[in-house]
Amino acid sequence: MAMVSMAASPPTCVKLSSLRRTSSSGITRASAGANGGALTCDGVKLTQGLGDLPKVVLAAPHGRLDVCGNDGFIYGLNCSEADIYLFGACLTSWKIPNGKDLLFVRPDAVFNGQKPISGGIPHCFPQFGPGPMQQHGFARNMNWSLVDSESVEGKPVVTFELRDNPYSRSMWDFSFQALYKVILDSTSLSTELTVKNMDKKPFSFTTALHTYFRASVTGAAVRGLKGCKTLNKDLDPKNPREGVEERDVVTFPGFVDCIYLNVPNELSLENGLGDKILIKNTNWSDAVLWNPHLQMEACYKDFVCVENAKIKSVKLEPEQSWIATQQLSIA
Ligand SMILES: O=P(O)(O)OC[C@H]1O[C@@H](O)[C@H](O)[C@@H](O)[C@@H]1O
Repeated sequence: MAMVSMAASPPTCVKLSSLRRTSSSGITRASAGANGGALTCDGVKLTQGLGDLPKVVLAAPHGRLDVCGNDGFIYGLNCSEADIYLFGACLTSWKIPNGKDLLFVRPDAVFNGQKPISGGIPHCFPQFGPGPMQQHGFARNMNWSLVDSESVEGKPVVTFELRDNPYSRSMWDFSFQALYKVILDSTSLSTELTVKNMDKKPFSFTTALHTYFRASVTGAAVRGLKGCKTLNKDLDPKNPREGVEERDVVTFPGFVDCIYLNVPNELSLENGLGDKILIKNTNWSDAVLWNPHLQMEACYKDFVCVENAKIKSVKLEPEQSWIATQQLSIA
């Protein structure tokens, strides 16, 4: 297996043709904390991110790649790039071919492998909080393993896995497997989350992809929610008010914390920075809009959260799985 340097590299696209393709069966299992190991295959490299935490970088070509360095990288901006930390399987960056990062990481985010990374696309699992366990569950707080990496029609595809351990069982005493597949294309970022019940008894969970989009909050607008039932958490998160969304265009004029039930499979977000992002999903039946306004004075103007969610419990019998996909794409 080809090894890549762990040293920091400039923003690049991986030169796909120079790297050896890795078959699913021959892949090295890499997990957070593994030292020295680096995994590479088409458009995928394992490197060290902030706080020396293991991070997977994906690159997908966009059009002609024409400046190739001897080190196997394409220098230039003509590609899309995504970063995923093994800690929390948190996608922290999605750069589109013009170099803009459409995701946002809060300035107070810590990369110490102890606290969840505040930003990008954290997982809320097995609880979308509040609830009996820690806010938004433990999946964003645990090291996931990189279990598969391949190139499908030139697109890098990686899969992360989370299994129960004593830490998760101290909060939720079930055996489970979560698989999170991430697929990067030149103009889209897709994910597929599969949760499987590996236990002998049924379990139930709620979940969300808590996506932080970079935005100018005063210009941000979400379309597609008109007519949806709402549970507005702005006054009391534990006792949300029921209602119905009447607006064609939902904006963020102040503090926003609202659940939308049974949303359509496609929403759109104008981020106020000149980008329109389509948010398509299968099986993520619900959505959450959140902006903390003055509760986070330092950064609230720079992001909005539009989260695909599953608010009503999903119940899985032993051996049963639940699968949901999300595709973010540039309109
Ligand atoms: O855990 P984080 O990233 O700070 O996000 C917290 C917020 O997450 C949102 O999804 C919830 O709707 C809010 O009620 C909550 O305050």
